[in-house]
Amino acid sequence: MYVLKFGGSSVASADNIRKVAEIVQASEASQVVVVVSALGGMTNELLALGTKAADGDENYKGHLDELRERHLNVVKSLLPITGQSSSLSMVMQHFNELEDIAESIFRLREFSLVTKDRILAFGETLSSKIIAAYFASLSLSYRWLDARNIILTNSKFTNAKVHMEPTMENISKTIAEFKEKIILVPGFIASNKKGQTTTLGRGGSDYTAALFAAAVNATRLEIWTDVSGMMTADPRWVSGAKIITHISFKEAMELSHFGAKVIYPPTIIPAMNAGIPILIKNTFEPEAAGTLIDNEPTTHELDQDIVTGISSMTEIALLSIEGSGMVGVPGTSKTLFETLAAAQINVILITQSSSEHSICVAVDVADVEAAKEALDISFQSEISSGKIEPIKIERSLSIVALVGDKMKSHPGISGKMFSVLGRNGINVRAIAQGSSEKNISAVISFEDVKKAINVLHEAFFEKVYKQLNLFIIGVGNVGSRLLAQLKQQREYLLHNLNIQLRIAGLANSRKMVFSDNGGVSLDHWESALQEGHKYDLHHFTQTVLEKNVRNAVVVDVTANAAVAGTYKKFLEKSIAVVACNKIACSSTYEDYMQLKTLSKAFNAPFFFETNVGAGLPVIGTLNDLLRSGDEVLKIQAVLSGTLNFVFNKYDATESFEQVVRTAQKDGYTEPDPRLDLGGTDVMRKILILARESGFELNMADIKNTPFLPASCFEGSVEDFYGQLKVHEQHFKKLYEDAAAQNRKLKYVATFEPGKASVGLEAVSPESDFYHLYGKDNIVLFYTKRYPDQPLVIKGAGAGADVTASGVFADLIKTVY
Ligand SMILES: NC(=O)C1=CN([C@@H]2O[C@H](COP(=O)(O)OP(=O)(O)OC[C@H]3O[C@@H](n4cnc5c(N)ncnc54)[C@H](OP(=O)(O)O)[C@@H]3O)[C@@H](O)[C@H]2O)C=CC1
Ligand SMILES: N[C@@H](CC=O)C(=O)O
Repeated sequence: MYVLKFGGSSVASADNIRKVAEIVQASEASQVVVVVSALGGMTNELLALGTKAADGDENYKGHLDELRERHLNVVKSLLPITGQSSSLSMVMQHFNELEDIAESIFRLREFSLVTKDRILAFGETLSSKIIAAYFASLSLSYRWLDARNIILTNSKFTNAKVHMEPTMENISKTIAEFKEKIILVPGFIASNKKGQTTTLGRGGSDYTAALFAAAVNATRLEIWTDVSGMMTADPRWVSGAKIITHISFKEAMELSHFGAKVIYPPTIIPAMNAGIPILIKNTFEPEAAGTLIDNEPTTHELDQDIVTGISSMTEIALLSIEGSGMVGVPGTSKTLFETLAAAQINVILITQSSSEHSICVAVDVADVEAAKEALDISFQSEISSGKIEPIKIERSLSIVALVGDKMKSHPGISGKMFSVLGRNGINVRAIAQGSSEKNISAVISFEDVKKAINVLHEAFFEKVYKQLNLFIIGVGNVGSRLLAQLKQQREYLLHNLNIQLRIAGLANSRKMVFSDNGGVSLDHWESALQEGHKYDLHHFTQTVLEKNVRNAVVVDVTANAAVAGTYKKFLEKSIAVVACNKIACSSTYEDYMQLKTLSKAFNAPFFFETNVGAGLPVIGTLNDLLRSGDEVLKIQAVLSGTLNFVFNKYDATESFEQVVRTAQKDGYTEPDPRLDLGGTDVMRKILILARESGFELNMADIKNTPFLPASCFEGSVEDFYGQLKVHEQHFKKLYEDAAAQNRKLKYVATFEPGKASVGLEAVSPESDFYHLYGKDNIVLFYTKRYPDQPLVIKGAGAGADVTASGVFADLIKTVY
C-alpha cells in the first residue's frame, strides 16, 4: 500500500485536481490512501474570515461569499453537469454551517482556538469531498474517510497532540476493512475525546499522511507538491540549485529545519520511525524523479559531493549573555534555557565559548524582545551586581548551514566553508556544529545571506559554475579590448574552467550601467552603456558595495586618480580589485601599503600585473622570486613601450611629432602621451617594481633626467604636439649623435637599493637593450640567485590587446 499526500497547490483548482486523479490512477500500488489538503490558500482565508468576524468587520460576509463561490466553481468545472447537484448542495450546506459559526463569532466578537479549529476544518473537509465526487464521476473505486473519527488528539486546539496508540489502532483496523482501491482522507483534522474538532498544526496534512503510512506499514509515502523535490539550496536565491534525488532521513530533517519548505520535520517522524521511504514528487511534473528520503546511505551523482544541501533561515536574532561571573559557575545555562522554555521561546542555535565567559543563543526575531525581558528578570541580580553584563541583542541576522551525512568523516569541510565566506567578506557572528557533524551552521548578517548561500553552493557543488561578477570602469582603448576578449572566451571559461562571467556593472566617464540578472550583454555593451545612467563615481562605488554580490571584482581600466582612490572601499568589503591604472600603486608609499594590507586583511585579491610591462609576467615573476626567498639586488629595464617604439622608429626621415602620434594612434601611449614622453610612466613602473621588491620608495626618490624641452609640458596635448614640431632639430640631434657612435637611444630605468633613476641613454651594441625592437619592454632582475646573469623578461610592453590579456589573466587569478 502507498500513502499519497497532495498539498494545497496540488488541489488548488479543478485542473489541478484532474492531475491528482491521473496520478492516483497511475499508482502502481494495489491500494492507496490519498490524503488531501484544503484548496490552495484556503486555510489562511478561513483564518482571515474568522478574524474579520471577530473584529466586527461586516466584510466577513463578502469574504464568505467569495470562498463559497470558489468551491462552487471548482465543482462546476470539475464535474459533468449531470453529476453536479449533490456536490453543489454539499458545498452550500457546509457554507451555511460556516456562515452560522461566522455570525456567532461576529456577534460574540470572540474567536477562540476551539472555534478556529472548527472553521479551519471546513477547508480539508470540502476539498476532500469535492475530490471524492470527482473520483465517483470517474467511476473509481474509493472510500471517503473522516479523519476526525480515526485520529484522536488531546485538546490543544490548533496544534493538537495525537494519542498515538488508539490512533494507530484505529487507522490499521479501519483500513483493513476497506476493499476499495482508494481511501480518501482529509488531512490536518482530528478530534479530541469529546468529539470536538482539532487540527494538527503546521504541516498537519503531511502528519496525517505519515500517521497513515506508519499505521498501515505502507511501502512508501509520497508527498506531492509543487516542486520537484528537495533542492541543494533555496532556488529563489540560487539559480543553479539542483534537485537532490536521494537523501537520508536525518539529512532531510536537518535540511528542512532551516528553510527547505518541502517537508516540515516533525511531521515525517512517524514514517521515519517506521522506516517507510518518503518520495517527494511534483504534481505538475510527475515524470520528474523527485527526492527519495530513506534510511539508505545517501548517494550522490558525484562521489565527491560531501555536502548534501545548504539551508538557510532568515530573520533570526542573537541574544548574548557574557560576564566573568559565569566562569566556573554551574547553573547559568540551566537558568538561561529554563527561562526561555518557560517563556515559550524556541532556541534555534546555541554556542558557548570554552572559556565559559559567554553564551549565545539564536531565536526567531519575533521572540527576541520577550526573550530579553524574561532573561533580564531571571538574571536581574547577576546583572545588577556586574557578574553578568546586560543581555545583548543583535537583529537582522540569518543562519546558513551545510548539511550532509558524509561531512562527519571528512576533514576540511568547515575550513572550506569559513574560508569561502571570509573570502567574500561575510562576517560570521556565531558558529554551531553538533557532534553528529551533519550540520555546520553559521550566523551571518541578513544582508549577506544570498551571497553566502551562492558562494557556498559554488564551493560545494562541483558541477555548479562559479559566477565572477565584474564591475568594469573604463571602456576605452584597453577596456574595449578586454570586453572583446571576455566575449571571445566566455564559452571556454564556462566549459573548461567552470567560470561564468557576468558584467555586473560597466562605466566610462559619461555613463554607467548595472545589470542584476544575466549581466550587461557582452554582445551589446556599447548600446547598454549608452542607454545607462549619467556617470557618477560616488554612485558607482556605492552601487557596487550595495549590490554585495559574490565573487565581485572591480576592474579599473581608466587612468584616473579618483577611480584609483576608491580601491580601499572595495578591498575592505572583500571585493577584489584588478587595475591596469598605475596611479594607486605609484601614489604615496603609505597608500600603496594600505592597499596591500587591506587586500591581505580582507582576503580580497588586489592584482595589477599590467602596471609594468603590460601583458608581460613581470610583477608575477618578481613576486615568485621573493616568495621563494630570493632578494633583489638591482633592476635594469626598458619599461616604456611608447618610448621604445618612438626611438626605434625615429630616424629623422619622418618627424618626431609624427612618430609620437603614431604611437598614440596604435594604443601604446597613456591617454595623455606627455606622461610617456616626460618619463612619469616609467618612473611609476620602476617605483612599483622597487616596492614589490620590498623597498620603501616614493616618486620623489627617483631621479628623472628629461630629454624633452620644458616648453613641451605647457598647455594641452595638442600644444605638446605643436612643441614637438618646434623642437624637431633637438630630436634629430639626439638621434644623429647616437647613430654617429653606432648607438641606439633607449629610455632606461634602474633601481638599486636606495636609488632609482630614469632617463634616455645611447646604448652600444653590447648592451642587453640594444636589440630591443618595436614596442618591446625588457626587465633584467639581478638577484641573490641571479647575481651575474640576470633573469630576463622581454616582449611586447604596450598595446591594447596585450594589456587587456594581462588584465584578463588577473581576473581569472582572483578566482583561485
Ligand atoms: N595602452 C597600454 O599599452 C597600456 C595601458 N595601461 C593602462 O590602461 C589604462 C587605460 O588606458 P587606455 O585604455 O589606453 O585609456 P583610454 O583613454 O583609451 O580609456 C580610458 C577609459 O577610462 C574612462 N574614464 C576616464 N576617466 C574616468 C573616470 N573618472 N571615471 C570613469 N571612467 C573614466 C574613459 O571614459 P571616456 O571615454 O568617457 O573618457 C575611457 O573609457 C591606463 O591607466 C593605462 O596606463 C597599462 C598598461 C599598458
Ligand atoms: N604607455 C605605456 C603603456 C603601458 O604601460 C607604455 O608606453 O609603455
